[in-house]
Amino acid sequence: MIEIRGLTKRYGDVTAVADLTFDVRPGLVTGFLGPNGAGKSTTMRMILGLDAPTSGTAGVYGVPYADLPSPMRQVGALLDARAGYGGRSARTHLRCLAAANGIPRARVDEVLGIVGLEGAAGRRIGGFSLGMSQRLGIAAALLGDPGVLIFDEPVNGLDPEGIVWIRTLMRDLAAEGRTVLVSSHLMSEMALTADHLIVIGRGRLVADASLDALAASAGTTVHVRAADQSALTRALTAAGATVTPGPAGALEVSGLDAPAIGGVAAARGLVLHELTPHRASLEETFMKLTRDTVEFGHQEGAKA
Ligand SMILES: Nc1ncnc2c1ncn2[C@@H]1O[C@H](COP(=O)(O)OP(=O)(O)OP(=O)(O)O)[C@@H](O)[C@H]1O
Repeated sequence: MIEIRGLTKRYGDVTAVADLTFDVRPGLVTGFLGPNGAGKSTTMRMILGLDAPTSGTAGVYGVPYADLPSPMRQVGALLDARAGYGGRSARTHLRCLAAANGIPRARVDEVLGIVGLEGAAGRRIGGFSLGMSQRLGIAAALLGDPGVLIFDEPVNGLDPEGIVWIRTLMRDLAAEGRTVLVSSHLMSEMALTADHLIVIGRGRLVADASLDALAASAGTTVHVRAADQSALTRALTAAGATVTPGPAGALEVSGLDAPAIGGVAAARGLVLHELTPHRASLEETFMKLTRDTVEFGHQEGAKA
């Protein structure tokens, strides 16, 4: 369980995280979703005690990370897969971590097996591909067999096989009853992985809902094309609908369903060329939720 209460982080004039409050529950994969620069990494760093909140609290099992009696056995994290000791072998790296945290040596070979790195255990980390580094980072996170796992953009830069592997691993870890928090800026990725979503934009919470609830809440609009779009826009607006430009020259109409729109058009003698009900995809819902929060042109390409 992770409990975030009124969590705020300011860097000078920049408010990276603004009054966030949410829980991350065990037994689920919780997606932590937001556009670039939304404050996901900063929030995760505060959960892990790597950054101090300006105000508010981030608790794991009810206490700040720094107060956990044996942090590696309680929380595992993958923040930056490239952070490592290039000259060491994967096995030596994990053995050092285990020794420093009172974890039995035998666990090192267990986690190397879980992440599929047995064959590369003796190789220098410096020569690892990004996918291998991700696997090693996850091995380190799993070393203490923790109940809470935090992954920051774990699929970034991975090939399709690596992506499927990480998705499956996260689902398995949650199925074992662990708390799994995983960040992403891609709704398409989270739609395939997460049970629950925390969506943030510019550091603020914009949604805290199950994937199913978010999908169900997606609004339905109607795409309409008419011989005289201006006349139809006036007629629909007068009937109480909201009309905005839609895809490929169509009008996107909300507030009236397709039969009602057809009725308005018929009453005015307006010819329709298309009348298509459209349920917003999760991707569109995410874009709408965060539309006003995206920092345009900011941080693009900041991550590999
Ligand atoms: N050490 C820092 N000093 C100053 N500003 C920072 C610092 N760390 C983060 N920020 C700012 O805080 C905001 C949130 O950044 P953060 O990295 O947490 O976002 P993110 O959601 O993880 O984004 P991304 O998906 O691009 O990694 C950004 O505006 C960023 O520039």
